[in-house]
Parts: sequence; structure tokens; C-alpha cells
Amino acid sequence: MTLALNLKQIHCHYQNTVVLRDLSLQLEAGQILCLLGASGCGKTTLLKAIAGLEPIRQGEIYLHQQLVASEQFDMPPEQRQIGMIFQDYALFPHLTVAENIAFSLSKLTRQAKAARVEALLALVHLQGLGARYPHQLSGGQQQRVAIARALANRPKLLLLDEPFSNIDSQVRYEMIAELREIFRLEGVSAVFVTHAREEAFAFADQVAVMHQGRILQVGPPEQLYQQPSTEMVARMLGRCSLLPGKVDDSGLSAQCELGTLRLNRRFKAGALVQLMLRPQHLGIAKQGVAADILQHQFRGDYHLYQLQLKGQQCWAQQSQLWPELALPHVTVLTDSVHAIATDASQDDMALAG
Ligand SMILES: Nc1ncnc2c1ncn2[C@@H]1O[C@H](COP(=O)(O)OP(=O)(O)OP(=O)(O)O)[C@@H](O)[C@H]1O
Repeated sequence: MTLALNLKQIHCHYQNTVVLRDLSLQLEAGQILCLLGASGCGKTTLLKAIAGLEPIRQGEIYLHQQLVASEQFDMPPEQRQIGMIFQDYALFPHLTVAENIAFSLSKLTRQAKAARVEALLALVHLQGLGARYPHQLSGGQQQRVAIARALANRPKLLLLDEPFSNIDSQVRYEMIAELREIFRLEGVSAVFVTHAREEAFAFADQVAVMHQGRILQVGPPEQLYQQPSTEMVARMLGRCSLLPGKVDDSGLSAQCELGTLRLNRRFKAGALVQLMLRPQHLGIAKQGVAADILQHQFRGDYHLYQLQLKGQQCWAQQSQLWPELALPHVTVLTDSVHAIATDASQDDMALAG
């Protein structure tokens, strides 16, 4: 495995405030990593530290096995061969599209420069628009120029800060699909920042969930969504019900208010766990565990219900509206359930690790 980026226990401070703590992270070459977290958790600071715009107090940063930052060493940003795409794209307003893209290609001959610009315009589907100025482009087109400019010098790593926040939500996912294809064609390794989990899921190969300057969990989007290691990660990645349960003697199922549910991995017998059920794991039926409907929302593709069980609340979703007169019961729609150990020492996987 070739690593495009390797962060080893980095710490970052602003004056006396610690913003990144003991943060380690790896990115395989050719992959897209998303830093996902609430406002103020340190995502932009981490991008700046990688780019060389913010010094680190401890730890080491490697780009393709080359040390670029440590406590004693700080390679200047322009030597790191990193491309950056800012939220507002930061295009030069007085330069044409072609001049913006060619801006950092100073080492090439005029002919080679023109050829590279043409190839990049084609890559980002802006053929024929090289002579325009940024203000003559749509937001999406400006973003494509910013991408072409960032890719011009074949950077070792591309950093993107909230790349889709200025893109209309209707075309956002088309843009995400297109960018993934462009990055694949160019063999780009990238780190991007967002606080929108749907963007993280759609764009990233790996998601790192951040909270208060630390990484809580890293993994492929689907794995994180289905198997979060803590309650906080479970909630950060989407709506869910967390029901207290106790693992039975087999270690493979647990009892909770919805009955005995099969677990997706083995736990220590008697362990106390939280059983995590996404809304699509629960449905409403005529039989099951009796519940009251607390609220209902029509979400277009489905109906979302918040339900009160005897002691707990849970979320269920279904395609049909539940008829008002029928008595609702909650039914479990999944074969096995992910559980989070209330006390990590009770978790057999944790013990094995
Ligand atoms: N130049 C600075 N001087 C002092 N504190 C700063 C500076 N820049 C950021 N901070 C603080 O560091 C913390 C992390 O900020 P950062 O911008 O990295 O967060 P973020 O996760 O990117 O947030 P957002 O999603 O809102 O952009 C915040 O508490 C912020 O107030």
C-alpha cells in the first residue's frame, strides 16, 4: 500500500488553545478522504497543517513518504506540491479561465503550457471557455476552473475545503460523481472537508469523523454508517435508535425492549450494550411490540415515524402511511443488529484487539 499522506500524532495550537490533539491518519494513494465533523472541530486547521499554512507543535506529517512537517521542521507550502481548492474557489478575477489554469505552469514552454491547459479544460468539460473571465461563469463552472488550476501541476495531494457548499443542491451529486471520475482519471489523492454527511458518503472512499480536534473513527462510509464504534459516531452519521440491551449467554444475541435480537458480532455474555437501529431497520406493523406514534414526517421517498415504546423511543421508516385507526407495533426488519458496548471492556472484539 502506497501512502499519499501519513499524519503521526500531530498536535496543533492557536496561542495556548489546543485545536488538534494527538491526531493520526493515513490516506492511501489514489483515494479520497473526507474530514467530517461539526463546526469548530478543527477540520480546516488540519487542512492548513497539511498544506503548511499552520505549523504543528508535535508529531510528523509525511507526503508520499517524505517528511514535510515535524516539531523541528516545516517545509514551505510551495514546496509541498499540494493543490488547494478553497470554498470560494479564489480564482483571479482579472485573468481568463485559461490564464487562471496556466498560472502555476511557469516551468513549461508556451506550447506545452497551452497543451496542458487544453487537456485540463477538456477534463473538466469546459472546452471553448478558456477566453472567458470568472465572472462570466456559473458557480459550478468556476469550481471546475478551480479544480483544473489545482490539478495543473499534477500535485501529490489535493485539499478541498467545503467544495460543494456553493453548488446548487440539485446538481451537487452530479458534480460529486463527475469529480470522482476526474480524480480517478488523474490518479489524484485528495482530502476534503465537509459537515454534510451525505456529501461525505457520496464523495469519499474513507471518512474520518472528527470531534474536538480528535479523530473518533475512520473507515469506508458504509462501514462507518453501519458499524460505528461509539454512540457519538452513530448519531453523527445519521438518525438512529439506540436501545439498551444485555447480551445473552451465547454472546451472539441481546435482549432489549424489542425482544431478543441477533448481533452482527460476538460479545461477552452479560455485556451491556446499546443496540443501534437505523430508521430503515424498523417498521410499523399490526404485530410486534406495541408503541405510540409521537410524530410523523412525510419525507418524499418515505414516511418517518418517532415511536414511544414502554421505556424507550425509536425511529422507523416505511413507504406507506400508517392508517390512523390501526394500532401501531414496531417490528425489526434486519437479520442482525450492530451493538455498541456500553463499557468497552465488555466488548470481545475490543478484548481481542
Ligand atoms: N487563527 C485562529 N486563531 C485562534 N483560534 C482559531 C483560529 N482559527 C481557528 N481557530 C479556532 O480553532 C478551532 C477549530 O477551527 P477550524 O476552523 O479548524 O474548525 P472547522 O472544523 O473547520 O470549523 P468550520 O466547519 O466552522 O469551518 C475553533 O474553535 C476556532 O475558533
